Amino acid sequence: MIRIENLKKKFKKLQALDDINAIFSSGQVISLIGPNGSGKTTLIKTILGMVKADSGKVFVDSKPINGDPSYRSNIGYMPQIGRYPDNMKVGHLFSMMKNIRTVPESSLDTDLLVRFNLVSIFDKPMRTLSGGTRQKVSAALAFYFNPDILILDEPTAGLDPLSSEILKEKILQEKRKNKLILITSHILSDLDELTTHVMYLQEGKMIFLKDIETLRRETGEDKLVKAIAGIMRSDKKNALWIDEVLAIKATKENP
Ligand SMILES: Nc1ncnc2c1ncn2[C@@H]1O[C@H](COP(=O)(O)OP(=O)(O)OP(=O)(O)O)[C@@H](O)[C@H]1O
Repeated sequence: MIRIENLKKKFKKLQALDDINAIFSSGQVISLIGPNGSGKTTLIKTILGMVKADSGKVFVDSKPINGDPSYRSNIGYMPQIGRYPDNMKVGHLFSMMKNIRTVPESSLDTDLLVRFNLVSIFDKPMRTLSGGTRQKVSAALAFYFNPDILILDEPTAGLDPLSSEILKEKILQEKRKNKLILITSHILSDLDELTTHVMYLQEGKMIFLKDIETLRRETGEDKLVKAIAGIMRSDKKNALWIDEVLAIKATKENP
């Protein structure tokens, strides 16, 4: 569904993506992980056509993305920070998106609109929403058009525990429908039950792309966070990051 070939992107002197090659297929949930600034969002934005690569190619459904932008209509994107017109009301945002896309009502997925009870805030302007509620709007929009590909950048960040569970259940449901899902998250425990493959980036380089069974077999660890820790500890920079992740996990489990 998505093929990436020799993708490179520099921001001035900084190599944000350094010769990335990967193939993602339907039914896979790819967890994009790596330290801050390792290139995860840049990779996502390049796939979405929001960042132009310096060289290399991205194909979505076998078509190069530098041609017809209509490929985007089959991708649901939840950005790390959703930006919306301040004065636009929540209800208007959804109706406007629906009108732009001109899709039949019956094809819309309103599951998250209902489960997050967003209909009750349809009259509120976007600028008045809390960070977490804004996240819920972004999530509901990403799933709204029932796309075959979902790209979710830190989807559970800022969500309360119940909402986070609702969203994870929704992602699992879509996984069962054989969709392709790309997720970035620093909360590795959130990714445990979702992930089929892990793509690990560091300083713009893809360190590995492995399926979860291989990771578990190679490390003898069941939990994603420990499996990643097992692989990355050998490298000092990675060890530092993984220690931070483990410390956050321990604090969450024993507050
Ligand atoms: N528009 C931009 N202009 C200049 N530098 C940029 C731009 N976008 C990203 N970068 C830089 O590229 C590198 C990769 O950034 P990116 O946002 O892809 O990292 P990330 O892995 O998603 O990080 P995080 O985990 O913090 O979200 C960083 O050093 C960042 O500062």
